[in-house]
Formats: sequence, structure tokens, C-alpha cells
Amino acid sequence: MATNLKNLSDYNKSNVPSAANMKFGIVVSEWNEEITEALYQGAYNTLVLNGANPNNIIKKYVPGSFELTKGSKYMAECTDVDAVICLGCVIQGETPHFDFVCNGVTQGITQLNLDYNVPFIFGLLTTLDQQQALDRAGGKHGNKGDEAAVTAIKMVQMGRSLNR
Ligand SMILES: Nc1c(NC[C@H](O)[C@H](O)[C@H](O)CO)[nH]c(=O)[nH]c1=O
Ligand SMILES: CC(=O)[C@@H](O)COP(=O)(O)O
Repeated sequence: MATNLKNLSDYNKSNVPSAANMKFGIVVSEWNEEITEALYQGAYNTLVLNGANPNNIIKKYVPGSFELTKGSKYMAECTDVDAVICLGCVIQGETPHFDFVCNGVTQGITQLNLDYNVPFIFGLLTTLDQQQALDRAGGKHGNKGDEAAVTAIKMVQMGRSLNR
């Protein structure tokens, strides 16, 4: 379903487990920082709203979205977080670089999910222009950071339900 048909910040709170005993790492790209900071705020606020202890949320920056893979790998290897939320915003420019960055991050985060026992949440905006990004970072389509936080909580609970 396209984002314009489902607001990124809409979710059924009764379907979200408590995050009271969960720890989260959030890796944030510095590129397009106006957008990525809004994504982070949305993710942080949603985690806390659903019971997470602010002391159990670790925030680290990477220079750009392409570095999200390595930064998230470091987070998983160097901390005891239960999930890693990867936040970035890639906006198309004049060259095919957009495609390579987006594909690289997608493949990298997918591989991390296969290689590690903690979930890595794909909180990457890949937009054609800045307005589309603003619309999805707290604008008319909601905040992808909210969606990423809810996804992280649900995936931690899912893993625990299977004693992973
Ligand atoms: N153009 C965008 C980038 N480009 C930078 C890359 O992510 C990477 O940091 C660089 O190629 C060095 O390895 N990054 C974004 O996050 N968003 C963009 O729009
Ligand atoms: C995604 C990018 O790296 C892109 O914003 C860079 O812009 P350009 O393709 O015009 O160099």
C-alpha cells in the first residue's frame, strides 16, 4: 500500500507490546540532517510512548546513509541492544548515485538481518525530492521514524516469543 494511502504514524497501540524491558540502538545518518533528526525524534518519542526507558536508547551518528550498514553492525557488536533502528534520507540528485546508495544500504541492512540475531529496522527514506522527504518525516504522510520504532518493538517481542 502506498504511503499516501497509509499514514506512517498510524498504528494500533493495543497491538504494540510494552518496550519497558527492551534496549534500542538508533543509528542516524547526518546527510539531510533536518529530515533525519525529525525521523530520530519520531522514533525516540514512539519508543518512550510505548514504555521504553530513555536510558535504554543509544543514539549514534554516521556521515551518510551508505554508512548505516557499518554503523549498525558496530552498534550490534559493541552493545547489548535488542534492536537497531537505521535512519537515513536519500534524495535523488542529477546522477545515478541515488540508486547505488539506496541499493547498497538496502542490501547491507538486509544482510545484517541475516547475519545477526537482533533485528535491524530499515528506516530509510528514498525520495525524489526534499518535499517528499519532509512529508514522511513528520509531515502529511506521518513520520517514518514512528513506523520504525513500532516495527522494532514488535520484532523484539516476536524474537522473544520464539526464545531466539
Ligand atoms: N546523497 C546522499 C548521500 N550521499 C552520501 C553517501 O551516503 C555516503 O556517505 C558517501 O557516498 C560516502 O560513502 N547520503 C545520504 O544519506 N543521503 C543523500 O541524499
Ligand atoms: C543520493 C546522492 O548521492 C545524490 O543526492 C547526489 O546528488 P548528485 O546525483 O546530483 O551528485
